Amino acid sequence: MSQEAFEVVQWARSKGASIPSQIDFVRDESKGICTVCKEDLQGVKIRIPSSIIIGRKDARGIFAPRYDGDNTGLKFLLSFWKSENNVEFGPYLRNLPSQLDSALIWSPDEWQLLRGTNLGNSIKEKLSTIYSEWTTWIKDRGLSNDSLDFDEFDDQQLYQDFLKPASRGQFSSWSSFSAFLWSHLILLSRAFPEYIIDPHCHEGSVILLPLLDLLNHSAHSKVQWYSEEGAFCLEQNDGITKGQELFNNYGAKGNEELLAGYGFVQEDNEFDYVALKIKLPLKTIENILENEPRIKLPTLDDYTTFAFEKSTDKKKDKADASYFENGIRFFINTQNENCLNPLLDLFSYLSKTDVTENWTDLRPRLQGLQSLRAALKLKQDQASILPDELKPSAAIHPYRQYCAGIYRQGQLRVLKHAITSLKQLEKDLFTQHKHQLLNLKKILKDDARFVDEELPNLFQDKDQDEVSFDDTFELLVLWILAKLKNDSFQEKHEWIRKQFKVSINKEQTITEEAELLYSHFFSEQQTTTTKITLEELNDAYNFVLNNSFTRSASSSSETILVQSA
Ligand SMILES: C[S@@+](CC[C@H](N)C(=O)[O-])C[C@H]1O[C@@H](n2cnc3c(N)ncnc32)[C@H](O)[C@@H]1O
Repeated sequence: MSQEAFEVVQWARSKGASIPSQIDFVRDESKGICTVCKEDLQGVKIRIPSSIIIGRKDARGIFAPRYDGDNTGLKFLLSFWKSENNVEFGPYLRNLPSQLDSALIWSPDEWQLLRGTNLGNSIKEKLSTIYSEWTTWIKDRGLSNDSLDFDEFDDQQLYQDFLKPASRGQFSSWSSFSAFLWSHLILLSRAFPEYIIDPHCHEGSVILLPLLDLLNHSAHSKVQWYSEEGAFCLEQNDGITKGQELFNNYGAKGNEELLAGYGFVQEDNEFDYVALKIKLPLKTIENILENEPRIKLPTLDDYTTFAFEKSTDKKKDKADASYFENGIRFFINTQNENCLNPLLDLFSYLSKTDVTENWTDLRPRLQGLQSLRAALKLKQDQASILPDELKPSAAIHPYRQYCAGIYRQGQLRVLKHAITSLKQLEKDLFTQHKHQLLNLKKILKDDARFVDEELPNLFQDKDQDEVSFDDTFELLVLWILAKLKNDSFQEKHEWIRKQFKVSINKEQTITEEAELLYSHFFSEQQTTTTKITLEELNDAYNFVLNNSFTRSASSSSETILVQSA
């Protein structure tokens, strides 16, 4: 048995904890302590009596919780006990890891390994939240009132003064920020939900379970947690063979959560997800909440499985737009084929041109799909920029470098999967609705008159070599103009004429873009027979804009007209 574990195991047993004697505790370079079976075992049960469970019952006086699910006092209590060498829980406290690897306390050089990823972009925000939890608590108790604003620290100072000491559990005062950060990370990586032993407690309330918290995580371990006369029990009924590790199961966690909270990753993690945060004006959110019940705006609790991350903020109701004022968070993964649907619904809604259009119509659906794909592509590009100038150095821990690499790979895998799914969905929609879609390629193939006569005629006063078209959007505008001017829509394109007629019934203000296009093509036009007015071009321009979507590929984009239902 590993020397460090020996003391805590002996102590826990002496207090009534039970764990099969065939289980050994060994030290692993990267995982820390591991529980390994010395013999084949069936029906493993570990029982932790209430006397050694650390939780609200111990957090009295200034450490007492102020509201349901408040764990802040417990964090301070933990660092207080550690600094005073608490006798009662000494063996437990001494056995806590001497080095934490959560990405929150990596060095600035190591943070570079996460550049361009969601985790890399959110670390400072996460630390800032913990910092304000700390300042609020100590100021409320008059322990200090001179703490600095978090934004005043530069990364090096933050690391040297707080993160490095916190990662090693070394601090001079129990009430310092490094002490608090250490406790926070200990709870984050080792705590269990209290509701298992007290169903009436708040679901965000947590406890520490000496001995049981020596079990590492496997997402495939089938374990049961339950309460037995106040004790916390874990049972694993799958059977474990000699030499195998006995695992707990921390829940369906992706590498982002594992790396930020626990400081490790799992290769090919099936629970990997990528978070997309969409920030919208409050008015838009209000409209969705009031008028679009089919558009689901998820809340964090819809995704969170573990008590420690459950929101304890009961002030905000999710039916209230302000709940989403800092952004709506969507999580996408490779496991749930439907995870893109709520996102696509929202992007379709945002692609609606006016009140007469419904977000479920084909055009906004296709435009929404393009915008969502572009947003995912941008994330993919950002996460693909590898920090190549970072050479292995003393400032970069090889294990952390490995973790960052696996995490990044997982993020890219999820994004690639989502982009491929959207491409497939687009392909299906194209096949299903091919008679409602018209692109320039089809027009040029079928409408020889436009190519040979009508288009050149629009520019008969110009040197033909000088006329050039920037994109398919412009050409579609010119096609509409030519067809209307010459009254020459082919039978198969009759729907365009009809749709156009409906569209010009609405009031049209001259847009800046239409004006620019007009001056580019027609301002010097002299011939009266083909003269195009700014109003005509504006109508055609707005028609194409409101009745098409633009499909973007890596180097080009294509505008496609859509027949409304
Ligand atoms: C609840 S503790 C488990 C006991 C821990 N090994 C120890 O030495 O105290 C959680 C920590 O164990 C490590 N850990 C747990 N599961 C792991 C895994 N599957 N791979 C690598 N490290 C793991 C991480 O450092 C994590 O923060």
